[in-house]
Amino acid sequence: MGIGGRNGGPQTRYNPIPLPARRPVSSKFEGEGAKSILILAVNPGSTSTKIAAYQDELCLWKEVIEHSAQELQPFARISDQSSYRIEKIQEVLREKGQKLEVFAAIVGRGGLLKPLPGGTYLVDEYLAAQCQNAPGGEHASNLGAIIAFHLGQRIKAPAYIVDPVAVDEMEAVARLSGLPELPRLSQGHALNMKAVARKVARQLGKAYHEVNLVVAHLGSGISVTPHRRGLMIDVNNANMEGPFSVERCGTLPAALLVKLCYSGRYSETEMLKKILKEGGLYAYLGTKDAREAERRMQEGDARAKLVLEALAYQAAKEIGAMTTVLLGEVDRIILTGGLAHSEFITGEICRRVSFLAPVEIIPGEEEMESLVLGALRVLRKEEEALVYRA
Ligand SMILES: Nc1ncnc2c1ncn2[C@@H]1O[C@H](COP(=O)(O)OP(=O)(O)OP(=O)(O)O)[C@@H](O)[C@H]1O
Ligand SMILES: CCCC(=O)O
Repeated sequence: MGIGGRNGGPQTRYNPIPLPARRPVSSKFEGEGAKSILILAVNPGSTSTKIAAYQDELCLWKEVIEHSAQELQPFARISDQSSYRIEKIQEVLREKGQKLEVFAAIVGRGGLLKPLPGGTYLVDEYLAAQCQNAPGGEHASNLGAIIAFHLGQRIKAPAYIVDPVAVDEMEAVARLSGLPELPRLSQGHALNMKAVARKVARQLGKAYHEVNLVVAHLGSGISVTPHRRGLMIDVNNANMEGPFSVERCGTLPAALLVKLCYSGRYSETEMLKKILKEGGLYAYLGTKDAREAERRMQEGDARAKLVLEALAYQAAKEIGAMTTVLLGEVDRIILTGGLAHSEFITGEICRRVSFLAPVEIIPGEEEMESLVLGALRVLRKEEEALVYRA
């Protein structure tokens, strides 16, 4: 089966690209004293690939390449989409007259690797192959390393990923769930949360490792993390626990969930879809768009109001819980992600948590910039690139 081109162009079948033989990666960055660094950032999401060109911290351009369900349908696994998405990226570069060779580095969003500390990782052949095999599960972010690696190899520039979804800096005590077979797993929006944490630390005139923060990323999924002196020492797994979001269930009553799984009404795949894609706001209101839910609330829809209140209530409760992890020593609580645009939701959360610490609201996410800043820290030798080995 073929797939449509971005502009309705010729139908082409894309196959997973074989990994090339290991080649030494030479950076075009000339080291200290070099004036400016061009970086290409690649952020693959489930239905889009965001790309951006940066000159140092300055964004030169950003593009969102949308992928329709029909285009993605031929790929059995998400990691099989890499050569298709690379072709789409190249189309955009061609349209812009932007040569790949000018970039000193390619940086991609990092995905569900084995648990690993936060930081900027060099994408070598091993890491790219690991993402191809999706050891921690299929997730569009796994494509970030694969795409960055292949683009980097083409131009002999280094490829990096920064603070991937699998960042795990949890303390031992946070790992116990109550059942030894089911340890708690650290999966969340590490890239954006660490970026806003660094930003707020800077505003306070301190380094990230000098402050204690509770960061709540309120997006399609919700992650709430206590950051103790630069480490995310706990997190509600954004796919499995914590507050419900616009599409995910978060924590569910365990025994009732078991009963539903064995009711014969749903297959395993259907249950997973139900809790990850069709839960939360969507399950109650039939929309994943919080703006739509707010519009209904303003028109007098009591159910929409209750569900939005409950979402904020659960997020606030999780923030409260994470302040106990920091023994109440919290410099700032930070609300970020798409839902932090909502004055109703942030207002409801602030009402419940502002007695704990001052609250900063940083709506949306700055993932592209965060990727680039992570690569720049390494290229400027402020940080060493980490090497991933499972
Ligand atoms: N101005 C706004 N007011 C209220 N809600 C908003 C606003 N802008 C975006 N949202 C809501 O934010 C939610 C999506 O958040 P976001 O864009 O952070 O998610 P995502 O990037 O798809 O996923 P994730 O952040 O989990 O990676 C949607 O429900 C959307 O309606
Ligand atoms: C698993 C958390 C990251 C995401 O939802 O994108």
